[in-house]
Amino acid sequence: MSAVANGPGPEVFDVVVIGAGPAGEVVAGRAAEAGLSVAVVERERVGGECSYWGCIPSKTLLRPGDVIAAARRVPGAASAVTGEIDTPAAFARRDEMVGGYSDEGAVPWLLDRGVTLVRGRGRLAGPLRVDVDTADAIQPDAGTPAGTTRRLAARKAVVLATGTKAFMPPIPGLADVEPWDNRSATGATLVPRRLVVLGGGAVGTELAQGFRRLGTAEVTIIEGQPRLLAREEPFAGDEVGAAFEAEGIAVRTGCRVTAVRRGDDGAAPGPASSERRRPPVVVTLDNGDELTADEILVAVGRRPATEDLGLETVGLTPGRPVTVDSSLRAVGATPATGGSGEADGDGWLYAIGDVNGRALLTHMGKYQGRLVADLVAGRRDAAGAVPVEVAGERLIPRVTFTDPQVAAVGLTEQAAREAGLPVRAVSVPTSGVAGSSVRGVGLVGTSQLVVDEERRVLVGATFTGQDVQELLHSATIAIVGEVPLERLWHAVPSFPTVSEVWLRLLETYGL
Ligand SMILES: Cc1cc2nc3c(=O)[nH]c(=O)nc-3n(C[C@H](O)[C@H](O)[C@H](O)COP(=O)(O)OP(=O)(O)OC[C@H]3O[C@@H](n4cnc5c(N)ncnc54)[C@H](O)[C@@H]3O)c2cc1C
Ligand SMILES: NC(=O)c1ccc[n+]([C@@H]2O[C@H](COP(=O)([O-])OP(=O)(O)OC[C@H]3O[C@@H](n4cnc5c(N)ncnc54)[C@H](O)[C@@H]3O)[C@@H](O)[C@H]2O)c1
Repeated sequence: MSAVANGPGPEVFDVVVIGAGPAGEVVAGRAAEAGLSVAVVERERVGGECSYWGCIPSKTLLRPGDVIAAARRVPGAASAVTGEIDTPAAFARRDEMVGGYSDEGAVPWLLDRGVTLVRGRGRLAGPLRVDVDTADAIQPDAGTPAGTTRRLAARKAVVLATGTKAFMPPIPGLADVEPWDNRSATGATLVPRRLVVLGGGAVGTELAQGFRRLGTAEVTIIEGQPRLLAREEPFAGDEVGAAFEAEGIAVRTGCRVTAVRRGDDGAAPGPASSERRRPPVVVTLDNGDELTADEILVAVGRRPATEDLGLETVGLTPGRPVTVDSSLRAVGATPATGGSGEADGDGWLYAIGDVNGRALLTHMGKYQGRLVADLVAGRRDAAGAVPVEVAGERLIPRVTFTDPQVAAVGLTEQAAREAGLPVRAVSVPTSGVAGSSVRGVGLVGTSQLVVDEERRVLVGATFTGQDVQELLHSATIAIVGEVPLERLWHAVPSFPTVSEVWLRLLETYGL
């Protein structure tokens, strides 16, 4: 399991992974469990974006508002909800959930599996080679002299798992106002009084509602597309937009920001608690309107962390996602001829997680990590065992944790039609079953199945509503398992659960 020291040469491992976010951690741990020697290179924190500035802090900050909103829908409980959210307690819980921004709690999982953690910036240095700049680490390795370059070599594979960074669009003045990105927003210690959110995708919608419910008085979302969550079923964005408007979040769709500046609007600086009393941000829209806020959160997508990764040393282009084939192997990488041994000449470089641009979701990165670990360990045959659409849009489950939530898997109706599939969509209100009524009053949402009429299997499903996240896996199983409708009909949902929407949907379809 341990690295072979080759005199003054590189430290040799079976597998070298760059990046210890969710994808990198999983591939490293699983490859080590299969008996391979593994090094993982990380320049920040083991756990990556998800653990410290993504999934975990955002969902933790959303939780207090969700619980209160759910209680307010229950006659008898609603009257017991008095007072305000205790924001210091919510932030303290966030801090606890991110381990105080330390990876002390995450590292043992790797070490227990015999993985060697190398702190520093990893760069490819030709096929099967990775150089690590140990000076470029937020916490240096104990025992490694500062500024040392550690040279690593892989016998079998190098796996890129370097993730993404928030994209900052080139809007005049935007960079000068020091806008929030996902890191500053999920790491906030105080609540701005007024917040503009640029981008109505997953990050923008979740955090807009999160801050509104934590006490931000004025929240405005600006989205370039005609609706929020534009890649989901149209009803999903419409329902989220309506719910937002109802709770005082202004939604401006189909519009663009043309300029941003910090200036004095004459208003008192935001009390709920502006962290630094910075002058307000003034945002100019393409129709000439101006919005004033204490902070602007930019949430318009991500860019792959491949600028400074040595991609050029293996024939690939820096700054772009690493294109992979269905076995998650980098397409076009220089073959590893004459390398240190067992690597398949063309198949030594893999890219998993956000960096390959296929599905920017933790669970999909981890799934890709499991697949690659198995391929490299010889547990799986690249040609046969990896589903052709691995990480392709046909199988991706996703949940946007707004209220109402949007939980979807597979294709939207429109995407299925564009793919040439003969589909029919059926939908029912999520609140139309007893399981929903017992959860409270005034619940909203829609459940929809997209059925391939020729094969009589599902190719897509979307559920919107309160707490629909746990409904999603049933649809994922039906789609991945290609369960025929006639068989699905015999999967009887318990009473009174929200899963009874399955029964209503199949009845509506005609079964
Ligand atoms: C606000 C927010 C909320 C989100 N919520 C969810 C959610 O609820 N559910 C969900 O599934 N997804 C969510 N995501 C997406 C999720 O965070 C990402 O899909 C996931 O983190 C990607 O994992 P990864 O391992 O590919 O990359 P990352 O998590 O980005 O990790 C990459 C790691 O590589 C390291 N690294 C980069 N370059 C180098 C280098 N050259 N050398 C050494 N180390 C390097 C980085 O320091 C980092 O630790 C959210 C994202 C955001 C921004
Ligand atoms: N719950 C979750 O699973 C979750 C939560 C947050 C993020 N994520 C992941 O992180 C990824 C990144 O999230 P994101 O929200 O940053 O990106 P996104 O691609 O999901 O949404 C970005 C939005 O910004 C809009 N936009 C782009 N440029 C714009 C401009 N100049 N003006 C106005 N609007 C503009 C786009 O139309 C889009 O709707 C997502 O794709 C998702 O996979 C997942």
